[in-house]
Amino acid sequence: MNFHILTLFPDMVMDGLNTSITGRAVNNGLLSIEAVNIRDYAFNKHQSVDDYPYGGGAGMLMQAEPVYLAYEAVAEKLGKRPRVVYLSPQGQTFNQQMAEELAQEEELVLLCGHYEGIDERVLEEIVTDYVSIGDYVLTGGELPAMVMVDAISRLVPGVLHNDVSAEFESFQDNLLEYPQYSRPEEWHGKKVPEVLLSGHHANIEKWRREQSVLRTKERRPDLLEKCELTPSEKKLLEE
Ligand SMILES: Nc1nonc1C(=O)NCC1CCCCC1
Repeated sequence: MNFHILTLFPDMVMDGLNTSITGRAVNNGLLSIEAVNIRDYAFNKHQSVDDYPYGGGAGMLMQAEPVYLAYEAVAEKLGKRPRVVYLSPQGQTFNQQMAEELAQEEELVLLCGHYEGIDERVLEEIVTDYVSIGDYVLTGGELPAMVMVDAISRLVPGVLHNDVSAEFESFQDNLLEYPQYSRPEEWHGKKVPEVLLSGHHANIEKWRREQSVLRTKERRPDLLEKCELTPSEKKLLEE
């Protein structure tokens, strides 16, 4: 999995991703992450990348040409026109399913906008996917790009110690993850649920699944509608 992040702030992106899990995965050769500075492709006197929007309006817009040339440089290197995700509030809301789907790609370009956006004409030419990380407006696409790289990278085999990626995860079959506990057995007068100390794996799995169903009902009832619940789980919700 190779990420190519087109951005005006390469340091922000690389510093954020060169740590912890993604940093280790890059060192292990499981991933590669490169930031391409769009400003390096602004061949005008002041290397400017933005201009006033036609039709007026507040703020500035990123111009098409530097974005296009940065994209072309990556496409040239790859020898193909790669999949390009543009991070924007006007995109489809990112979720685990999209992360799973994007994790199948070998190459992924993430285009980070800034100011008030990017000239529509270059978006039309190069963007394959418009993706939002949520219904709120940020100052740029860099943080959303880092969120996506994190969520996708952890799905690449070998990035996490394997059993975790196979284990139950939030949003798998649309249920939230069950509560988890570690030592000590009692903390602030609160004891770890007995079943988790029993060593009875079938009972532990049953308890965890029930907790996931109850937690999903409580915190994300919208997800519950999409779940395949057993008759006993439906009964549990009625209690
Ligand atoms: N929300 C979001 N999800 O993905 N991106 C988001 C965002 O708020 N991005 C900022 C804007 C700022 C102007 C240029 C284009 C990106």
